[in-house]
Amino acid sequence: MSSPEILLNRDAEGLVHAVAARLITRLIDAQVAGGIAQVVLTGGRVAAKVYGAVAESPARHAIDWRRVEFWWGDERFLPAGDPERNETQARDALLSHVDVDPARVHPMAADSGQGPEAAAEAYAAELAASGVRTFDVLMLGVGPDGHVASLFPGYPELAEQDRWAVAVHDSPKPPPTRVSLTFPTLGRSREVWFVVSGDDKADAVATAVSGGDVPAATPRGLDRTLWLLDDAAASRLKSS
Ligand SMILES: O=C1O[C@H](COP(=O)(O)O)[C@@H](O)[C@H](O)[C@H]1O
Repeated sequence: MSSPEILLNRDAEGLVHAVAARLITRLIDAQVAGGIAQVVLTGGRVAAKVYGAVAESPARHAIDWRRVEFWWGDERFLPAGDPERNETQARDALLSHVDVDPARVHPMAADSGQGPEAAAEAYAAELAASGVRTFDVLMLGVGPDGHVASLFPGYPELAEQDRWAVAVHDSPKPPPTRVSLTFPTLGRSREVWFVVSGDDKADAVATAVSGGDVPAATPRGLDRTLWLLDDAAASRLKSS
């Protein structure tokens, strides 16, 4: 299990471009090492900008996009195509601009009346059937309350140790119904990247990095745990 490393950028724009460049390099390295790069995407505002920056980067052509397998760490349980779905954001910003193999894109199910429990079970089954044991990179946003994926402070899903994915009800952040990977599943990642911008997240970042009582303190990469921050998000970290 790796210790947190802090990587600072002056502002949100610098952060977005630094993470985009790092993601491109990570995917190339993973393909060189293992053939298929396994990436877990997050939702949220910064992530969408990172995906857009990747799509616009000339370096994107160095990736064999048909050999990238896309997973999601969580999903807002909404009908297919809803603009608030993490899947929709990633498709609009990146996946529809590069030559992905549709069979390697694994969104969590949209709300079609089956319920989030069934969606979570289906996702766990899809992950199991894929045979993927470790992810090369897991991207995570962090909420001002310290949530990651859709694992919120005080919620019972934090304690889940057996299931790979769970339904989340009454989320404090809209929409109220979600599906999330659990901590044991998130922990199957070689590299965990927390990508965080803005001073509204600064307290959560400081608490998580110091190992305090927020969900973001838990996920650690098998090889590396990176906190990719702008100066505002890092403003409450104690200098050491
Ligand atoms: O709802 C969600 O929000 C978080 C963070 O989003 P942000 O806009 O504050 O950056 C995100 O990590 C999560 O995947 C998403 O479902």
